[in-house]
Amino acid sequence: MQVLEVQHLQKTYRSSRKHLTTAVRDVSFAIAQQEVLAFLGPNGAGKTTTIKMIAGLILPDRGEVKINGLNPHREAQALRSLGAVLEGNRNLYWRLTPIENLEYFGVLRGLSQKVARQRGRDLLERFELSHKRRAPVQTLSRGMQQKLAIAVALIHEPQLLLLDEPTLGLDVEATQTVKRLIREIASEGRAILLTTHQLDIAEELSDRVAIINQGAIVAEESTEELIRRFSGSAYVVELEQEIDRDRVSKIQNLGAIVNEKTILIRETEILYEVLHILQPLPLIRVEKEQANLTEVFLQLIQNQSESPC
Ligand SMILES: Nc1ncnc2c1ncn2[C@@H]1O[C@H](COP(=O)(O)OP(=O)(O)OP(=O)(O)O)[C@@H](O)[C@H]1O
Repeated sequence: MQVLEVQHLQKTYRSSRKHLTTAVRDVSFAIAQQEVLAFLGPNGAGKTTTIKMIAGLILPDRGEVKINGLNPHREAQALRSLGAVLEGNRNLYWRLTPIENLEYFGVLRGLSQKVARQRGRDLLERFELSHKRRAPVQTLSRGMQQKLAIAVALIHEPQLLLLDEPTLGLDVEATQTVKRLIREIASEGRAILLTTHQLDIAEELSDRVAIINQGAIVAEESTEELIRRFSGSAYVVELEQEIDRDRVSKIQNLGAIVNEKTILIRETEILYEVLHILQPLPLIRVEKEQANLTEVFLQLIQNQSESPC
């Protein structure tokens, strides 16, 4: 089931009488339960504007947002299904403690104080923050504040979670923890919209990606398929030691490229012949040449800026 549906969104800002900026021209995508969608794009592409329209903060000029079938601009109860951590961790009160924040936002979201307190305690335990529950938020580390910001966004058990740069500025360990939590939250049945400029994190976490450039979606598909589509069909063979001259010339005669300990095979039908020649030399890896999300992203953005408007 689709939790979020975004259809043909459009938004133009008017900064002065004459000056108009079309931030979002045509944006459509959907996110199903249990899915993490990475919403990616270069600076100024229109991500924040789109997210603000999804969160009901900006009215689109055209198009429609539906959260669990409800339009947040017309039906306020749509926002009950939404949790968001936007612009860092500004959804927290810094002088309050974690449990006070959780209780406060729980009540604000319509929970009774008792339920908010109980859920708050459960979330603190799950996010490994129980030991800090009585410390003012401003004394917590950045990683702890980030975890708390996500916990606060989950207090009313929303179906859709918007996360903007959830791992920015975190150390390796805190990044691992936040990544694990994001996957866990999705597997509970929630839909997650993740925006980040950290493309390695997007690649690791997302089931699908939507790439926006100059206000329009240029790709929207499964992360795995997108990467496969951009990956070559060549194979790379890597050996532990440099290959002797005799083998190098035999392999080159077959049409493969040899560079010290690495062989690039573009004609895949010769792969086993090459491996036969290499026997019994120890191999480190035999792999299909694989693109990554960063390369795919750059190619898509570049192709678009080169194509005529
Ligand atoms: N309130 C505003 N008034 C006028 N123009 C705006 C306003 N907000 C954004 N813009 C313009 O709209 C375009 C898209 O901005 P937006 O913030 O949505 O991009 P973004 O993809 O979130 O960028 P970034 O990755 O840098 O945060 C930009 O050209 C920006 O200057």
